[in-house]
This record gives sequence, C-alpha cells and structure tokens, in this order.
Amino acid sequence: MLKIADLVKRYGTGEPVLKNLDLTVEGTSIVAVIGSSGAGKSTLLRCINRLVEPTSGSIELNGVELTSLRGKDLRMARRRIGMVFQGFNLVDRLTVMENVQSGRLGYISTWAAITRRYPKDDIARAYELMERVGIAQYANTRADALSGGERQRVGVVRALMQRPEILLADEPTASLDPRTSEAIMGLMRDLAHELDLPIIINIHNVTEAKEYTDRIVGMRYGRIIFDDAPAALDEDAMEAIYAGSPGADRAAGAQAA
Ligand SMILES: Nc1ncnc2c1ncn2[C@@H]1O[C@H](COP(=O)(O)OP(=O)(O)OP(=O)(O)O)[C@@H](O)[C@H]1O
Repeated sequence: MLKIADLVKRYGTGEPVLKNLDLTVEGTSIVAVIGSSGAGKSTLLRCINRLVEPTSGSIELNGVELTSLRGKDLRMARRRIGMVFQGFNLVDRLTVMENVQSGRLGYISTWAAITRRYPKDDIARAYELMERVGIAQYANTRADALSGGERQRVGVVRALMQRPEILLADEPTASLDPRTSEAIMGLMRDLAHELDLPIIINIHNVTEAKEYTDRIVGMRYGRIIFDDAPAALDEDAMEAIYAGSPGADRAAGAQAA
C-alpha cells in the first residue's frame, strides 16, 4: 500500500506546488492522475521515487517511510518503485534484452552487467515478460530499430524486471499515436491486475484515463480536488479540474475524440 499524508513540495522559496496532499493507493488498482499543466502531477510522482525531495509530509510504501531514506536505503527503496517514462528512456545502441536487463542493475554484480552474463532466472523472467507484451522476437534487436509502441513495451518490461511493488508512469503514452497509446494503456491495465501491481499514471488524455483506469485523481493547483471512479468524472468535475486553465482545451479535445 502507498500512503501519502500531508505532502508538501515547494521549489525554492516559491508557493508550494503540492499543498498538504493525501493519497492512498491500495491493492491492485490502476490510478490516473489528471489535471492541467502545472497542477503538480509530475511533482507528485517524482516525490514518490524521490527524484524530487518532498518539503514535508509522509510517503509510506508497504510500511516503509520513503521520505527519510538516504544512501543505500534509498537506492534499495527505489528498486521497489518501477518507472515508465514518456520518452521511454532506452539506450538506443543496446539490444532489447540489454535494455530490459538494465532493470536488474543494482540486483546483479557490475561485472555480470558489463559482460552481459545475466543470471538464468533473469533471462527466463525477461523472456516471459517480453512474450507477455509481444516483443520477445526483438530480444536481440537494437532498441532504436523499434517503433514507439514497441519501445514503450520495452520500457514496461524493464520496469517490471525490478519486481516493483508499485509502478509509476509519467505520461507513458504522450509520444504515441492514438491506437498505440490505447494498446499500451490496455496492456498496463491488464498487467496491474495480472501481477497484482498498483500503477499510478500521470496522463493528459482524459478519455483514456476513463477507459483504462480504475480510479481517477484530479489535481488542481497542488491539491487533489477529485478522487473517484472514472464513471463519476462528469462535466462538473471536469470543469472543477480544468476550468480556465491551459489544459482545458486539450482535455476537452481528448474527451470529444
Ligand atoms: N525543478 C523545478 N523547479 C522549479 N519549479 C518547478 C520545477 N519543476 C516543476 N516546477 C513547477 O511546479 C509546478 C508543477 O509542475 P509539474 O511539472 O509537477 O506539473 P504537471 O501537472 O506535471 O504539469 P504538466 O502536465 O505540464 O507536466 C509548475 O508551476 C512548475 O513550473
């Protein structure tokens, strides 16, 4: 369980970007975080894996307080948090298998990684996951030869190789065409349920958020102002989340699509 309580993030001396935010994600659920540009969605995700230092408050993952961890303890905790990125963050000149195995860095010795002598179990697990997401045939192909959708599947498998306790996805479909985007969202939803894995997705496309997630968290000016099932995201809720903001047109466009 992820339990965030009273989380505040202030960059420098400015206004807080996250304002006393509370959020609990339990069990197997895929949660979309929506909101206009600047609402604080990325900051929230980055506070969870400590890419951004929270100013105050608590973030607990399965009983471990993450905000106070340093050094080795922080590195260990980060392994338990998988990340999927908008730009995939693959190493282009490496093969799919090598990229996927980089999810095990920190678990295996540096020597094993450099010489690509991956443990048998890791290879078996990689094939299992690559088969599951439909990229096993590309195991020995360079990452830069793949399409966007295939590259994001590599990104997902790499994150799953960590055997994470939670998966955070920061606009994972924003660089993809609509059909591929839907396929990746469907895949993540299915994986959340199959692997018993909570997933938090920062997403601009409200239509996809409604279709592929179990719960929608709407942010505005650093606060959560909506937290409910997708079906409850009606026009009033959309207005409250987006009215008058630069994200309004984009979200409305996505809804109409
Ligand atoms: N490193 C930083 N230093 C200073 N201010 C920052 C930094 N990162 C983000 N901010 C500010 O914090 C606020 C929230 O940004 P954040 O990226 O979390 O919003 P967001 O909801 O993810 O937006 P978007 O949808 O555009 O990605 C914005 O006003 C942004 O300018």
